[in-house]
Amino acid sequence: MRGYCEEALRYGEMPVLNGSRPRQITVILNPVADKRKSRKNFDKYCAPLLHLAGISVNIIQTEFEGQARELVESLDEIVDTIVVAGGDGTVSEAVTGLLRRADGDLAVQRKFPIGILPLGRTNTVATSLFFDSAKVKMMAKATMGVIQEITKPIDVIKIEVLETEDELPGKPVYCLGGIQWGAYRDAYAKKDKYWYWGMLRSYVTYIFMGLKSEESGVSWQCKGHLSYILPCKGCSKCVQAVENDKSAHRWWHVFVQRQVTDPVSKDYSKVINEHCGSKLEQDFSTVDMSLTTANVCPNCIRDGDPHIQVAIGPPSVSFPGFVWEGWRRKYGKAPRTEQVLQARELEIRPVLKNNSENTEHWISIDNEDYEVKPIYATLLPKKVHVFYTPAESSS
Ligand SMILES: Nc1ncnc2c1ncn2[C@@H]1O[C@H](COP(=O)(O)OP(=O)(O)OP(=O)(O)O)[C@@H](O)[C@H]1O
Ligand SMILES: CCCCCCCCCCCCC/C=C/[C@@H](O)[C@H](CO)NC(=O)CCCCC
Repeated sequence: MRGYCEEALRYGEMPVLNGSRPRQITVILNPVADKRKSRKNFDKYCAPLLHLAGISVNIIQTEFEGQARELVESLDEIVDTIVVAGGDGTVSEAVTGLLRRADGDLAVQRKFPIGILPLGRTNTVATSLFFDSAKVKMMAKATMGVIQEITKPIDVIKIEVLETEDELPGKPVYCLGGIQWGAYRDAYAKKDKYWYWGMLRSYVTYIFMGLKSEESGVSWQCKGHLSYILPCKGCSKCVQAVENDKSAHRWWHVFVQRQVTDPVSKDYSKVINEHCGSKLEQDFSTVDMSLTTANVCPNCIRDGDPHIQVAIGPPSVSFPGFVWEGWRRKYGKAPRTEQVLQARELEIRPVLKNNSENTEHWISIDNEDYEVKPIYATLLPKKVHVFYTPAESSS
């Protein structure tokens, strides 16, 4: 901690230019995150560094679920740096608020960065940005990222509910980590029910959930139809060079989503990819399924080829197999999958069994629960800028 304090102080001692005000940040803090320990941890490990760095901090504590999204969506003008202090749920809300804004794209174009302080119980994105085995060090590292103002762009998945007979499409939800559906997700989401098992709770959850029958609402069978568009490294079909000449923008460009690139970097007009934009389709039936961004999946980072990783698990699992795989995951092992696909856009139309109409089926988006619905997911590569600390600058 001492090293971080000294470094923060160096920033605080830098002269402020005549007339300019000290840097201001607004912290949106979820006081119930990490079983209500978030405020205490913020005051202990984050606030002192910000103060030493001479930053003026305005804290807004959220009072209900959804407020972080509302706050970011309704700010008159984004002047201060916004820092989200909480877990995955609060971060995903803030990003949804930012991208739902009428000027959301403007904020993104100006590379308006967001700070993420891992003060929740599940901090998937922050953990990949500031990984450290010690939680306290991760909080300090994340705070240093805000102080040093080093940013990097990360991917976002835009999730839209498809219009059906009984459902009108709502506003999109944006996600930074991923979506999970199936029996392992259900077990993870229900682990708190077994709190009286204390430390053993995450283990016994898989045993109890594994013993439950189909009617219990556990998604033993995630079935549906998947259509997806393959990713592309950039080719003559999907990349257009930025042209300074405004006349090059035709009215129909409004309807065509183009990847834009720096004209000098590469001439994509000569790159031919017949598969670019190809749509593939398949049915699926599995105990476990997920969509993941490159932000939390190091194997998904392939330069110039951004994609959503779609992982489909086995069609069924035995009771011991379920418990064993659940425990493997608890130890941080990668999930066992039957099929892994890469997509830049996809449509999922779940098929729910007739007799389960009265049973609710849930999925997780950035570890928050949502009801299963048909969706369209679009990858927005490098859409949001976040503060981070390069590995070598940590103390
Ligand atoms: N004052 C509040 N009261 C209740 N819920 C809130 C409040 N403020 C925020 N929330 C909600 O708390 C949920 C969990 O927050 P978050 O993911 O940040 O923390 P967490 O500790 O990682 O959560 P979890 O216990 O789900 O792992 C979010 O859905 C958020 O909207
Ligand atoms: C592995 C992949 C499996 C995928 C299968 C099914 C996925 C179903 C996802 C359903 C996602 C719904 C998200 C969108 C909701 C919004 O229209 C709506 C806006 O008004 N609601 C909210 O923002 C707030 C909602 C708050 C709820 C708590």
